[in-house]
Amino acid sequence: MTGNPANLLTIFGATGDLAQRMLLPSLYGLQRDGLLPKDLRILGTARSELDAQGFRDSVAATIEQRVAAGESDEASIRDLLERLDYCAAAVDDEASMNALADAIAKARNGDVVYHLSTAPRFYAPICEALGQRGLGGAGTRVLLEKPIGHDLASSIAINDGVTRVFDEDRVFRVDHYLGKEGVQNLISLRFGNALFEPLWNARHIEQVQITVAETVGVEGRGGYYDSSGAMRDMLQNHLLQLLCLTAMEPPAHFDPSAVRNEKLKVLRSLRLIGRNEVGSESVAGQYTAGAVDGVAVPGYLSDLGHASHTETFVALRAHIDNWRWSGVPFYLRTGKRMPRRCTEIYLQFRAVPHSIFATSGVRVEPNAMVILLQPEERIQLTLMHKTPGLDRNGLRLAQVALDLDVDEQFAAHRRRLSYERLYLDAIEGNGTLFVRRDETEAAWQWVDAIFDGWKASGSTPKPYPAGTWGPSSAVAMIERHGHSWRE
Ligand SMILES: NC(=O)C1=CN([C@@H]2O[C@H](COP(=O)(O)OP(=O)(O)OC[C@H]3O[C@@H](n4cnc5c(N)ncnc54)[C@H](OP(=O)(O)O)[C@@H]3O)[C@@H](O)[C@H]2O)C=CC1
Ligand SMILES: O=C1O[C@H](COP(=O)(O)O)[C@@H](O)[C@H](O)[C@H]1O
Repeated sequence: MTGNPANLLTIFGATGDLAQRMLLPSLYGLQRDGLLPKDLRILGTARSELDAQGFRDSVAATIEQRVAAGESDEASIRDLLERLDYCAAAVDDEASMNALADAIAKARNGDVVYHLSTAPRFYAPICEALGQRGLGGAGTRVLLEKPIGHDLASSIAINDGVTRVFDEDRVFRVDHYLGKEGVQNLISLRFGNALFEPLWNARHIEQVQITVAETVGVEGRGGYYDSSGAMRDMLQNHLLQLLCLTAMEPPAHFDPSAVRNEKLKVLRSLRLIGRNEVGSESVAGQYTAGAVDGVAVPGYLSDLGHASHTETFVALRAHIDNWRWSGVPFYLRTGKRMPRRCTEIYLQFRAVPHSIFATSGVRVEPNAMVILLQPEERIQLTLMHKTPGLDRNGLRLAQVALDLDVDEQFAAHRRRLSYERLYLDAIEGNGTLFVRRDETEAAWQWVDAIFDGWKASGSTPKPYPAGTWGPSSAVAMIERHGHSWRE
């Protein structure tokens, strides 16, 4: 643990999209279940000229709008609003930052968590401003949203600026996927069961696929997204974190150092996809007009309103060069405007070494494990099973699934928003589910090589109609290696 439980949470960017959609509803969820520390105050800040009452009114409206009807409770909303204050401040305006510093000093009565939910270019200036005003010392922690920069160099510059004020163990880099129940369950599944570990390696696993497919487009965030793209927005962080949790060695403890050391080893074992490999090992795509769920949607360029070569889809064939995973391809893909929302990890085991059913023409499919994280949580293990009956020519086999419906199994438990877990941990000072500097920089280093390769080849994203699984070259890429995407 770093420090003591915080009694002040200061949210920079408190009027922004993330705050409205995720942060404030999560704080409400914690309030409703009595999980916020009794004395916690929450100070919102942004440039918008609101007074405390104006901010509270906007938060009340957000919660009414965002929280499901059955979960909205007037007393809890009122209790949450009572914790809230607001101070308008622009990062580059001395006077308003002084006023904010006064408000923080006044509200502070112990540890402070600063959540920087702004564009990343403000992270270092905000930390510097806090440091100059004596608000960055012991007992303070800072949460940074992803992506940290747009490449290795810019991420180093941001991390340098932040750590000049906050020591690394007081920097909590958010990857909201780590706050998801299903993602944390990956750790439980792998290390809370003895069953899987002996099979979890190249000897038994043929291929792994990690898919994060979204049906949405850029949703009014085109300005940000166009400077980012699928690789920086999703792959550099969320998909690589899923890859790390799937592939890492067992940590000795469930604590920040042990878990993050193991994730880092995976990132550092990723084989470089450089100029010579990008053509065969990666595909970038951009959606054109099409239909998702039967509804016609415009293409990316129409969503954006101008020309662009930003990728809205990326697929890669990655390798982890270590003993456990030598020779096992990890296929990663993510995209917007896919046919359905789906986040899943698929592990295909090796085929039986010899089929005793071959002479009767029975095909024995390899076993597979599917860990579905979104939109529902499910774990399936596919097996070959005898089809009941009295077949003359031997046995008939069918592929069936042991199918755990996690939502049904734990129907009595409320599914938490990612930021509920992450806020509680940050308030407590537990960094296990946050990303360390060396992880984010190792991820950028790997991703930068791919960008370099794309740039050197002069290739541009391949078009794919909205509502499809990406460009046909993504299918060709995996099929060249004798595999196919799970759909
Ligand atoms: N939205 C999302 O789904 C996700 C976002 N993120 C990350 O979260 C962060 C915030 O994203 P998002 O909420 O979408 O961004 P928005 O653009 O919606 O919000 C930005 C916030 O910063 C404030 N702001 C802008 N300029 C200044 C300034 N000069 N001084 C002080 N405050 C300023 C804005 O308020 P005002 O205009 O009033 O100043 C607003 O509250 C980003 O780093 C993003 O990458 C990460 C995951 C998902
Ligand atoms: O970080 C981001 O994640 C969302 C997808 O998150 P999910 O929890 O809905 O899976 C994505 O839409 C957004 O572009 C990205 O910035």
